[in-house]
Amino acid sequence: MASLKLVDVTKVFGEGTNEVVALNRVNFESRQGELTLILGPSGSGKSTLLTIIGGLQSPTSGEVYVNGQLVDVKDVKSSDFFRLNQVGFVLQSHSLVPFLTVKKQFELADRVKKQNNLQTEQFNHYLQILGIDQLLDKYPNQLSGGQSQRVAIARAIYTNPDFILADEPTAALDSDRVKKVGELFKQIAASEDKAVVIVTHDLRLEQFADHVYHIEDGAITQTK
Ligand SMILES: Nc1ncnc2c1ncn2[C@@H]1O[C@H](COP(=O)(O)OP(=O)(O)OP(=O)(O)O)[C@@H](O)[C@H]1O
Repeated sequence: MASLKLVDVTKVFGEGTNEVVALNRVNFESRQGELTLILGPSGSGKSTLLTIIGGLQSPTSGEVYVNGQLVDVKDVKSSDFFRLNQVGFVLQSHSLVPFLTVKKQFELADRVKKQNNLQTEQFNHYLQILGIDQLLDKYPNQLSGGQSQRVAIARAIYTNPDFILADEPTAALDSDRVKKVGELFKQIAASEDKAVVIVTHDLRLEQFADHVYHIEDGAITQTK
């Protein structure tokens, strides 16, 4: 069963007078089939937490477990495998390739990860829910902020990962679209058996979450 667990994770940037404790003894868990929300203001440590969960950076101290196995930060090969095959990221920057159309963004994903990506019919269904099925021939600079955000969400879903990690996925969206995206993440967690983790300051997403954590000054508390 897919699960992610952080035990007493601390992340410190800089040293001496420049030292910033971005995460302070964080304990956190996310399980398959569940949508977990981490709410917090700007600078509270949300992105740092998400990138540690996803293996993009390592903690200063503490332990990260994926599917019950302790992650060895020095084991670069298995970290790479985990990121490529098991994690779908929706990053704040949307990270779309500027010279590729929307359709080609997914074809690129096919070239990087060749197996187990979504079948056309199932994926088209998600494109419709996200309202981007008419945008496949557009380039990223022809999309609004909200449209590129939804393409980034679709790309994360497309590779059919066990874990979907999203950083502020609804920042540029109006309330109707937030509802659709919130329901979609919830549905994907429950019916596709993914562990979905969203970090955000968007309280509109709270109603869709199975579990809610609050983070402030790097300290986390679970409220649901
Ligand atoms: N690479 C870094 N070097 C130094 N300080 C950093 C680094 N990354 C993050 N920080 C600091 O750690 C703290 C937490 O930052 P983080 O980006 O995780 O917060 P956040 O909640 O995601 O904020 P936002 O919502 O504005 O993106 C902040 O004080 C930030 O300045």
